[in-house]
Amino acid sequence: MSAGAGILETIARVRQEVCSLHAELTRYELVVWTAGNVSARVPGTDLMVIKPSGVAYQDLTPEQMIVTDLHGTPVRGTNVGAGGTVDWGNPPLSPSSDTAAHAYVYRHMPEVGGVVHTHSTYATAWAARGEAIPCVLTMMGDEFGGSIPVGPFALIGDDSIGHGIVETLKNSNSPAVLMQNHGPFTIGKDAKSAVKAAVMCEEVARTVHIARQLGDPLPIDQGHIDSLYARYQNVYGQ
Ligand SMILES: O=C(CO)[C@@H](O)[C@H](O)COP(=O)(O)O
Repeated sequence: MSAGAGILETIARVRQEVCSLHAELTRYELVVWTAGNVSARVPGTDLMVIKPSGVAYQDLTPEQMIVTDLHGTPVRGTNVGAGGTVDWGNPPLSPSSDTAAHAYVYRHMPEVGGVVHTHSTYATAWAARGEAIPCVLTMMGDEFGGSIPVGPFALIGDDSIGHGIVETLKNSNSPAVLMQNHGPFTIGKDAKSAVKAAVMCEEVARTVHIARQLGDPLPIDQGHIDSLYARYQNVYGQ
């Protein structure tokens, strides 16, 4: 198989994956209309795949997923040396409004393989108040290793959001940040993990909100949070 065929197959696979993960955002009711976005790094390259801007979720197809470089500029091919140029094509669509933000995260967090943004109701309500979600559930210790932090207010369209995500998460176990007045952004080793973090973020935002209505949620000792996180990240599951 030529180097060109390898990258074409990889990009086709990532496009398929990113497209189908968008259906998880609607399945878990984390977005309405065209809000939100999912992206994935293309393994072994300096490329990422992200959804087009403002296209209805039910109309998204793998072929519409846009390949960009890690500055968010759409690119439709690469030179593979002796194998010549390979062209995977790109649709005549603008990439997501948050492309520069996702690209910034991939540039500055090499361990990240997927980024997700939603406007899920409860998490976004915490973001609107600019309040971190305290770690008062074992599920939070497991997935987030502590509280879910708030990132700064940032305008949409350039890499300001990405800068806020990276600065907030670089000293945190949490794969989720609540960007102030905006909503959650999540990261993961791959796009599926970032979607999982978005689902879990909404779930704990809702539960802790309800707990607050009933009284004062009980904090969990940091040592216990650390134990929960270590077990879930390293031992849990098959
Ligand atoms: O909040 C924002 C912009 O940050 C997004 O969630 C938009 O609502 C969806 O934008 P596209 O990905 O469709 O451009």
